[in-house]
Amino acid sequence: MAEIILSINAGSSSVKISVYRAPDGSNANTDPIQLAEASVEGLTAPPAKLKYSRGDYSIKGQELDNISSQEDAFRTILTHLTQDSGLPELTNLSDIHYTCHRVVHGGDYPSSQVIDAATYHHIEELSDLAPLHNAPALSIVRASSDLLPNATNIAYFDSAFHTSMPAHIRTYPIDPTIARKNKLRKYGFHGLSYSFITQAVASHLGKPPSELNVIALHLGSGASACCIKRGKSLDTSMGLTPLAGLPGATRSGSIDPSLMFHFTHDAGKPSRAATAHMHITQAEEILNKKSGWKSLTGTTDFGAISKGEREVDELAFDMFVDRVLNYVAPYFVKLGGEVDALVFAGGIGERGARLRGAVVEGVKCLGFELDKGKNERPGDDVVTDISAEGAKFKALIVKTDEQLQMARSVLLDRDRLEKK
Ligand SMILES: Nc1ncnc2c1ncn2[C@@H]1O[C@H](COP(=O)(O)OP(=O)(O)O)[C@@H](O)[C@H]1O
Ligand SMILES: CC(=O)OP(=O)(O)O
Ligand SMILES: [Mg+2]
Repeated sequence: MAEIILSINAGSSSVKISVYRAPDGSNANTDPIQLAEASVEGLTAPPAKLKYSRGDYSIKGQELDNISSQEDAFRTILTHLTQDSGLPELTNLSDIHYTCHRVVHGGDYPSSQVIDAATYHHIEELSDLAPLHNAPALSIVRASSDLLPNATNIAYFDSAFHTSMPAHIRTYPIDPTIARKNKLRKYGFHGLSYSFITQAVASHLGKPPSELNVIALHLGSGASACCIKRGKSLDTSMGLTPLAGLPGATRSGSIDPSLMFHFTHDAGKPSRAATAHMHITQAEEILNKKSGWKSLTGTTDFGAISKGEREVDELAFDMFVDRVLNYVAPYFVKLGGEVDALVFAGGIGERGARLRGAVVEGVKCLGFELDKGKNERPGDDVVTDISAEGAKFKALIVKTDEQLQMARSVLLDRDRLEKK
């Protein structure tokens, strides 16, 4: 019987799940075969909407009632998958062999982990450092353990890609004793996406990843930049938590840390959103959920903001370009100017032609330039070269796929996993 892999990506406002079949034979270089893809988006802006695609069949955005958490979304998608008569490989929940869980904060874990009681507990302890991501992911892990009798649950950590960052980059200039005790350092996130990007660009350029230098931008609801040197993370914009660095849909990104004490006197008190599984202060709630594009413009849709119809949209757009450039230029310097590509990925990076245009214009003096036609109409390939002919450096769009990256790892890890 075909081995079914469920790849689950619990984001801050959405759950995306892809279903794969392991390819026949034991060639680890063959990709898993995608059977279907489902997502529930808009968990923070109800009604949530279901999107589904299987081959040529698709549901574009069916409104859902009473779905407000990542766990609700997971259960809804499972029901949808098992009831789809066009997906005979997954009729019973017992058909699922592996569930891959994207876990944003993995602390010091350098690689994936089978989730047993001890790893579950360890991830739970880390949840305070990424309360908006780890807690929902763990709610899905608990539901998977309850519902899927034959599945091995595996955690894939967004932070793992960045364990290569050297000490002088990952260390904060604070009291080292407290930093060590409380594990306060730069971790970095979006690592599944950066692994996918590294692999995709290396294969596009016909270079081994170990020779690849890339400035990668993952720009979605949460946005980050990564300086990839010889295929490994040298630096990234997110920090101890996913709040640092670039602004996002509802996140402030980096601000003066003193700001919060002037914003509210209740900064350190528990937020009303806190639960037994999610410890979150008012400061964290405000900076993670009540800031960013939503607070400035009233919408989280960067596509709408990019139209620049109102003054606030132009302010937000210019601000994002400015903050992104604050990473691209220093990363160019960190790579000594030896840059194989500037990469745009994530919902905004892949779909935001105007943003790409403005960012590349901002680094024109370094030797980047876009082909306007290709930038406006990039097509459907995994990697699209949008640079102008004769540009000194390449600019690429990569359709990143965190679910596929996890499913690929399952195939590579299968032997190790079986032995557990
Ligand atoms: N045409 C567009 N232009 C610019 N941004 C867009 C466009 N369409 C969607 N987006 C942005 O993409 C974001 C979603 O990106 P995605 O990477 O899927 O986010 P998530 O962090 O939830 O995984 C949305 O918040 C939206 O702002
Ligand atoms: C790490 C992170 O911010 O993830 P997302 O963009 O999916 O919210
Ligand atoms: Mg995402």
